[in-house]
Amino acid sequence: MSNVRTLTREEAASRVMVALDYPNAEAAEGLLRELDGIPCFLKVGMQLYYAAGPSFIEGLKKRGYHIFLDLKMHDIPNTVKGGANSIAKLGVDVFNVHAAGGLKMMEAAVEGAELALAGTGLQRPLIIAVTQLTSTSQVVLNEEIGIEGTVEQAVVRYAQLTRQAGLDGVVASPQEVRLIKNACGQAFKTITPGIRPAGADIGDQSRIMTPRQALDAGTDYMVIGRPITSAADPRTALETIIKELVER
Ligand SMILES: O=C(O)c1cc(=O)[nH]c(=O)n1[C@@H]1O[C@H](COP(=O)(O)O)[C@@H](O)[C@H]1O
Repeated sequence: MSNVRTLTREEAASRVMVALDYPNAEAAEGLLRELDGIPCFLKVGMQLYYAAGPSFIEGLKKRGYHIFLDLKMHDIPNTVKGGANSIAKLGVDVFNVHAAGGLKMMEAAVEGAELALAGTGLQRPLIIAVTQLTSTSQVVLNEEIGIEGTVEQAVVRYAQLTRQAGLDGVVASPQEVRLIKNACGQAFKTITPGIRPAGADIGDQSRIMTPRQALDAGTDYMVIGRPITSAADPRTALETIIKELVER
């Protein structure tokens, strides 16, 4: 059954997380100038964070942006606890770990973030686990990574483990949103990259859907990078996506 939704322009924009995959702060600021006034979420990943650092994130927060810090932590529990502690102090709205790190590692991420905010009255960021990367195909999962079964089975298994660990949701392809919500409940968040407007270059993604299909599948947030950042006119590209989400 399709999960048909009607959104205002603002609601639609706030569900789009624009991936700032840039080599430095100056390049990212160039895009932000173009998108000025559109109330979208921003995603900062490892390329920009490793170059621009915590001060860049703090600066974006001061300017009122909602930030998903995508550093995909995957390490021993004690190290992830420390990482989560530092990230939570930056005041980001969302951050992520890899579900492949296991139950204790994910629990440690929650502990680290809660410890950072204890006594501040601040809300802890949403903590999200990556299930199977959206670049991973069925063949890659079985033959390279060595996990048996279907991609859907692997994703749902990690989603259930993520929920058990007390995290807020998962990153997955929009193709798996219905299965995740059925297994973990409607309140369990899904953040879905692998978004390609009709006719857009797929690039290195494998499990994709259009923005409208992802919304109708019930996703909470969609991460979109190159279809916006590599467009000749990024503002028009984002506005077109927002329009697609608003219109029925
Ligand atoms: O955690 C993520 O954001 C992520 C997980 C995943 O499974 N697949 C995925 O593409 N991403 C990120 O989502 C963004 C997708 O970018 P585009 O393929 O350019 O739209 C990139 O910044 C990726 O790092």
